[in-house]
Amino acid sequence: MTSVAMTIAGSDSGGGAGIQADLKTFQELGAFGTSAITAVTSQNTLGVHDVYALEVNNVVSQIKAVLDDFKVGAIKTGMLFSAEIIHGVAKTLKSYDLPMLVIDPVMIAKGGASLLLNEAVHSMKNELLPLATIITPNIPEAEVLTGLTIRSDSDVENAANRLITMGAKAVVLKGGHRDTKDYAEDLFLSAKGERFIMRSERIDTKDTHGTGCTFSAAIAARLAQGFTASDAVIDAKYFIQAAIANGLQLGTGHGPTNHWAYRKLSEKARKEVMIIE
Ligand SMILES: Nc1ncnc2c1ncn2[C@@H]1O[C@H](COP(=O)(O)OP(=O)(O)OP(=O)(O)O)[C@@H](O)[C@H]1O
Ligand SMILES: Cc1ncc(CO)c(N)n1
Repeated sequence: MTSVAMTIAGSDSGGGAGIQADLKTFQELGAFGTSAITAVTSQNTLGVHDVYALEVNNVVSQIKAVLDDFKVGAIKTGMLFSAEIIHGVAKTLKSYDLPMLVIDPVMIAKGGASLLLNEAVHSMKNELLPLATIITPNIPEAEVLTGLTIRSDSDVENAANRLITMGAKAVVLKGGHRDTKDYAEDLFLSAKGERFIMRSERIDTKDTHGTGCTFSAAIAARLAQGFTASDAVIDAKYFIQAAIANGLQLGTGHGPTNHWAYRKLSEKARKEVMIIE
């Protein structure tokens, strides 16, 4: 049976992040991709030039159209933009037998543009976060959600624990934004007490546009296919490692990653990632 995954996110005209990155990732991992678009961004590797948010009713009707017809195994959320959209998404998802949910709490694009209004953080924390099978914040997002400052390894542990206390069943706290020069490492922690670190060599590249979107989409694809949460995040780390290490040098700013690298290079990526229990 073909597994179905869904993304609820914004469109990136540049194709490296958002809905476009999610659908490419689903496809590469063999999950059938469906979507609900929350906002249309005019975007390229240099930045976000315009944001047009859709009406909440339209976002909700896209979600319903998919969930009323398909057996969706896992959903990921990306750019949700406003408190109204978050409220509509959370309320709609709760009215279904909830599939597994990966929340990528997208806030700010690499060039600095806001993809989540400040007033929407409250709704993200209180309405959506408690529905998460896995939440995947980067460091600045985890700081906003927890109110903690994250510098040291123990800050990372504390913030991940706080996110579990706030209601997420599991957390991957991504280390892409930390000042670790030689490696990029992500902490996985679950409410059941599973804990490990995924460490890879830090790749010296400016082409990291959409890394978070791609990573969370890979987790959703694997959850839809029946992987456990920990196996799903590890495979997603291999996927993003292959995608960053084999960049495409497209555009003149922060270019996209290579979504099809994993197809041929998954064994190589496995060797480049250390799982530290
Ligand atoms: N230079 C790098 N080398 C290796 N891995 C990286 C690098 N940058 C990010 N990663 C990995 O990519 C994944 C995404 O992390 P990151 O913290 O960049 O997400 P993000 O900021 O949400 O991304 P974006 O906002 O661009 O979508 C993580 O697994 C992280 O460790
Ligand atoms: C639409 C969209 N979603 C997420 C991100 C974060 O990478 C982005 N730049 N654009």
